[in-house]
Amino acid sequence: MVDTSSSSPRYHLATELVHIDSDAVKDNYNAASVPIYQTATFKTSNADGSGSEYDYSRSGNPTRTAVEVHLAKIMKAQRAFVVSTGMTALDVILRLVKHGQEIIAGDDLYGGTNRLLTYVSQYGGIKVHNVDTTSVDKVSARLDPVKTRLVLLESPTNPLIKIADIRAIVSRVHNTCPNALVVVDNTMMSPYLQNTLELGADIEYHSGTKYLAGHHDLMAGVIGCAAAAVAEQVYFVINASGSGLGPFDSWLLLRGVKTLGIRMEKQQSNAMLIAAFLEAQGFRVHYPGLKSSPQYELHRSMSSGPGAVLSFETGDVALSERVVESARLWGISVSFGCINSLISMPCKMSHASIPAEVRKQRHLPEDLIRLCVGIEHPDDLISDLASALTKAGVEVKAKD
Ligand SMILES: Cc1ncc(COP(=O)(O)O)c(C=O)c1O
Ligand SMILES: N[C@@H](CCSC[C@H](N)C(=O)O)C(=O)O
Repeated sequence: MVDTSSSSPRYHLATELVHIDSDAVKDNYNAASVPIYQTATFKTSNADGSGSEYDYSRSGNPTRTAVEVHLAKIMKAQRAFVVSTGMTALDVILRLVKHGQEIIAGDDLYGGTNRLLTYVSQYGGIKVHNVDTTSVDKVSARLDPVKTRLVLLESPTNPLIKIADIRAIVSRVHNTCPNALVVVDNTMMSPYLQNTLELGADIEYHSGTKYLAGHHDLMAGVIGCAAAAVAEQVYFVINASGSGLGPFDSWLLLRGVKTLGIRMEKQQSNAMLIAAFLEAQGFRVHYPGLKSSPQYELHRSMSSGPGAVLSFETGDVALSERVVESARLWGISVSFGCINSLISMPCKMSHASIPAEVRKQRHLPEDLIRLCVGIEHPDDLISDLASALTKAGVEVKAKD
């Protein structure tokens, strides 16, 4: 269990990210990098199985412990867990919801999240209400003091970058529904930019595949819990279902987390320039770092930055397709949060699993282009985007 009340000095988050607590894993050789304990099982000398900290890697592994202890510190969680993917993190959390209980979730959500929620509502006897989570009143209107078990938020949302007032929603939920947990998918921010447990959420989870890993070489999920009782239930599910992250991937994740601060600063400063460039071209740009964003102040009040994912509308699906296919430096790919920049049309890729009629009802524009900004030189990114727009037939305005 992590002692978050430790009297050790608090440093900036960028510093904390780099320094791993050397007490988290015992190492007889003072290795500078946490060793990879690539083992399924552990020996003990006692016939009753006692006397050893670990018995079997499904239940716990020292390399996994190292990254979990580190992430608990970064997320200011009572306890954190790492699992095989971001979707596994959500799947584990959904096991806390029983038949007959209800979930309130956003109407703009990652496509895979929508798919899993649709599955539990169709086959698990769990009602899911999809509402516009930018409105505290719309969320409140669905709260049921007895039935509501989870309120699931993305803020910013993927892909429309909409912001929820996490503090206000937490307060309404906790005042109205004693059994409900507020769960935030904080993937779009990473723990570097937004701490939702400090905003009052009960559980924060991430697709660790994105900013935390940072290099498109690893799938992982992270769950941080504010309370010990919830953490116990989460650990039970992870051990019982065998969803914990393997030793090598735990090591890779720990390595990625150390450089999260510097990567995010660069990705975000690039994203600011790109958002300004697109806005100057007259596109409707979704990005909370733009002063023109209606949710600029709200987002600023909860986070320390707008992140490195933005989306924009061209007004024409065929034009968007031409822009995406004309880019050279920007790879056409799903995912985000990594060092290289990506471009995609969510309705055709990451959100294609949401049926077209549902996308329409939820006002997800088919022409939307999503940009996931990396650490390249911003001039190269802007010039490649400008040339893709020109090739696609857009008259690009020169800088003033
Ligand atoms: C916001 C968000 N949450 C969760 C996930 C799921 O993560 P993973 O791909 O690691 O399962 C994704 C993307 O896949 C995502 O974009
Ligand atoms: N074929 C995959 C698509 C993954 S999308 C990954 C990421 N969350 C994103 O938003 O780009 C699937 O169906 O899950």
